[in-house]
Amino acid sequence: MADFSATLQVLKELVPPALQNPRVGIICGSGLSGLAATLRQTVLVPYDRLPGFVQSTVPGHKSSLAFGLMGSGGGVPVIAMLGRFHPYEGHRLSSVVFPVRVMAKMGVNDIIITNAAGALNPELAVGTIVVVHDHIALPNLTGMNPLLGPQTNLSLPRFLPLSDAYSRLLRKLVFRAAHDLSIKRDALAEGTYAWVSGPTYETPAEGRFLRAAGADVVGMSTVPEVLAAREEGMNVLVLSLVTNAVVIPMDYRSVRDEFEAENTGMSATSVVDEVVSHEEVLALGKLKGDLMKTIVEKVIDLIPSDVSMSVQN
Ligand SMILES: O=P(O)(O)O[C@H]1O[C@H](CO)[C@@H](O)[C@H]1O
Ligand SMILES: Nc1nc2[nH]cnc2c(=O)[nH]1
Repeated sequence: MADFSATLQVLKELVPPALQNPRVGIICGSGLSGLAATLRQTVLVPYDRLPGFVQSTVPGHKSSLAFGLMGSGGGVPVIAMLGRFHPYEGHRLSSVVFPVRVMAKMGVNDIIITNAAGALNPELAVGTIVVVHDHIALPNLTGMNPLLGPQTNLSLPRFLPLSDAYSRLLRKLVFRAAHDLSIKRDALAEGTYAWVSGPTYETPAEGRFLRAAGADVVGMSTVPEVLAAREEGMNVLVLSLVTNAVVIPMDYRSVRDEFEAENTGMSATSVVDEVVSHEEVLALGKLKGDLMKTIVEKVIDLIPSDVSMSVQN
């Protein structure tokens, strides 16, 4: 693992001084890197120029950081990851969260993390943006926690509380933004994100299990970034775009019944379950990317700069 000073030194050389102190960090989820299209005075830094950064290998993720100004007026300096790292790509958890720690060292106080996710809650229509207020992370509970290991920074807490991980103030700003933009009410919802390691999508039984545990959406990212950001003292906002419904048939259609009906000459209809694909996930990102972009931009406008300078919740 490269030390941060080498990475920060490269960024100092490549990023103009006016953009070197980003106030807000953004992480773009699958198919959502268009979020950075509204940046002005954009400077792109490819990950392969940055010690400690690995590569995004997943379609719909680019391997660059974008620096620029976002929002109205003079704009707010932001840093955006146009592609993220997932443990299922073979990246170590410490690599997955390395960019978040770099953001913290550059002075980012507020981080907006976006992702594509499957709906477990049947009330969440595809296309809804879920403002995440809590998470369930089976990998964290069973030993796959990015904060495991010796403390790297003794000024950070060893035992991090997570009861307030998702900033109440930032969450409320999303609804203020939607109101100001006259976005229709059911375009947004609130919910709990379940983090699974992937890269497999859920079986129906796993979907039922996560739903029964209280999760509304499920995905393969985000929580490691949230933990690192909280450890670094940032305010965290997570927005999940529902790209598909997780298939949770309430009961298994019996193939025995189906066979017996066919065998006795009675008609039987065999139903083919829908199968989720990453192409579907990306297509939804394309369809709803503009809505996500508009909301993020407005939220950044609404973050009071004095609040952004300090930890709040
Ligand atoms: O969480 P993001 O990176 O948005 O992507 C989501 O979409 C991919 C699966 O289609 C997985 O990587 C899942 O985590
Ligand atoms: N685990 C998981 N991740 C996703 N990312 C987008 N959709 C899904 C899904 O259905 N399940």
